[in-house]
This record gives sequence, C-alpha cells and structure tokens, in this order.
Amino acid sequence: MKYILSPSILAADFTELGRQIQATETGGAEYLHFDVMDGVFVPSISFGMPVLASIKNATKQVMDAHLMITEPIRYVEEFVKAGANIVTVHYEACEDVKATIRKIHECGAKAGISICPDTPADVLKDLLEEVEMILVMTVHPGFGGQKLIPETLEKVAEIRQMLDDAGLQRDIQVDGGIYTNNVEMALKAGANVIVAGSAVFKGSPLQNTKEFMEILKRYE
Ligand SMILES: O=C(CO)[C@@H](O)[C@H](O)COP(=O)(O)O
Ligand SMILES: [Fe+2]
Repeated sequence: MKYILSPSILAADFTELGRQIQATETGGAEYLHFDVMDGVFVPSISFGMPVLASIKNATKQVMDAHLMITEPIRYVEEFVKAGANIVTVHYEACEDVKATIRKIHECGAKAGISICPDTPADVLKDLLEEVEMILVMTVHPGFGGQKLIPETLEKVAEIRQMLDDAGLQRDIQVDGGIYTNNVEMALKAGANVIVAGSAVFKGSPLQNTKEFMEILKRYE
C-alpha cells in the first residue's frame, strides 16, 4: 500500500502560498488537500474554484479536493475543470450519493466519500466498491486546528476490515488534528492517506513535511 501526505492549505500563510506549497512538494507530499466550505454544510466559508485553478499551476501535486458543501453534485464539474484530481464529497451532504460519485467519475476524477465523526461506518457498506478513497473525518468538519477525536480511529479500523473482507484495495484518508506525534495511531488503524494542515504549515512546511514523510516511509 502507498502512504501519502496531503497537506491542507487551509492552515497556510496565504501571502506565501506558492512558496509554501512548493516546500511541501519538495518535502515529498504527493497530494495537496483543498478544503472547500460553503457556510451551510459547515459553519465556515473557505475558498473555491478560482483559487484551485491558480494553485494547480504552481505544483505537480495531486489536487485532493474535500468538498464540505451541500449537494456537491452541483459543483463537481467545475471543481474538476479547475484542476481537482480527486473529489471527495460528504455522505451527509448528498441527496443521491451514488449519482454524485457517478458524476465525479464521468468528469474524469477519482471519487472519495467522507463521513463525519458521528456517522457510523456501516453507511458506507454499499459504496466502498464505487469509490477510490474513503475519508474518515477525525474532527468535526468546518475548521482547522482542532483536536483529533480518538474514537474516529475505530471507524478507520472497521472500514479497513470491511474492505479486506470484500477483497477491495482502497485508500483510507484521515483528516483533522493529525500531528507527527499521533499520526501512527491512524496508520496502525489502517489509514494510508494523511491530511495535515496546522502540523505542516505552522512553522517550516518543508521541515514538517519531511518529518511526516520519515514516519510514513516506515509503513511502506
Ligand atoms: O477538512 C478539514 C477541516 O474541516 C481539514 O482538512 C483541516 O483543514 C485540517 O486541519 P488540521 O486539523 O490538520 O489543522
Ligand atoms: Fe479536509
């Protein structure tokens, strides 16, 4: 299995965004996590397509778009056009999850499905085969800089078991409150795509990325 770091630019210094992104690429982060918030599905508002389109030109990293928006099917095409390679939508935000996943694939991107901390893993049973990635939120979506909720890692283990039982190889992403001092709990539970915002962008993004990559390499 491949272990990947996906730095969340929500925590970046936007006056230095290009340089900070480059630092994470140099440090070995293959993905870049792009948190889209609509002020409806989550209380906060972040950024959208034009910002993604601009960033796309600044790096070769895979654009990992996390859509925290109501009825994301409405915007899938625009985010893919703006440069998203992976589009992750929330189970809780879709009226028709399967149609949303189909739409992502039709637009030419990989599909991820995400569940919030209070959503049980078994809602995903019929969806595991349809997606390339499952995102288990380790905090309540909406803000960076929160503390990881340890119980969410039990769902990571449960989903990895469900995938193994079904003979499916899929990425499991974790997002929220991940630092170098707790990332191994997520890796041991079965996650292989790690989102980190504050832990990467506060301080030196290059050094922080390298420290994460050292740990991830041990799990390859
Ligand atoms: O989706 C979200 C929050 O809703 C995340 O991607 C955060 O942006 C991660 O930030 P940290 O918890 O790592 O600071
Ligand atoms: Fe996110």
